[in-house]
Amino acid sequence: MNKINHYIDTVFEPQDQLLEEVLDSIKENGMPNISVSPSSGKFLTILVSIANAKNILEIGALGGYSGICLARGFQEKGQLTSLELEEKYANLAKSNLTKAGFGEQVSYLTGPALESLESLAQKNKRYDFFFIDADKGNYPNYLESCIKIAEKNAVIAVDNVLVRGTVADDTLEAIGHTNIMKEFNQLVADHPKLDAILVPIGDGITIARVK
Ligand SMILES: C[S@@+](CC[C@H](N)C(=O)[O-])C[C@H]1O[C@@H](n2cnc3c(N)ncnc32)[C@H](O)[C@@H]1O
Repeated sequence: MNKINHYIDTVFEPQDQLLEEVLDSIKENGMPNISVSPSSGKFLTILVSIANAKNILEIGALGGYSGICLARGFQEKGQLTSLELEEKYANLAKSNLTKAGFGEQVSYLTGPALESLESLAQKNKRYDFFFIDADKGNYPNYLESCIKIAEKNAVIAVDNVLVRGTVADDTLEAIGHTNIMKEFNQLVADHPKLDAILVPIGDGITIARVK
């Protein structure tokens, strides 16, 4: 898994100067080093672009790394709404998205994402692309909330579904979210409203289409 990801990163070189600076800013601000991997970020850009998505909802902004990757997929014709628990993180993400040229196309809702999702549903907001990358225990709740406010054929992408390979390889010791994610993966696979597949890029990204 690591070797394959290293190979992908080496051949496709998905990292660039701007994204390097985002990672530096996260470090300088004493925030955790848990942005999506470079290849996962590039994958998100391509997914948004292929889906022709224009109205994206992200859960878990951190410093804006994945936000920039998502926005690069829609370029000047889309909007990103990002839900983030920590105000400090949302502020850094906004600053980084602005540096990347997407400052006018992104808005942040701070506080627990479940509350923000409820408020968006009450306002009848609809989205054509979702990226879930926050507290893993809430993934089933986030999934259901996203389905409620999804356009038909919307795409839902979910990060960290392989938990460093531990969900698939019993010889590896289970870590924090291994069992939670095993259950979540089964939930997605069996979900009557989703058509989904898991892609082993980065820490694993599931892509689902809302029927
Ligand atoms: C893995 S990081 C997101 C990384 C980001 N998507 C990226 O790749 O650039 C997870 C983020 O979820 C946020 N988070 C955790 N619990 C949350 C909650 N209940 N509501 C909203 N955000 C939450 C954390 O503060 C953190 O910034």
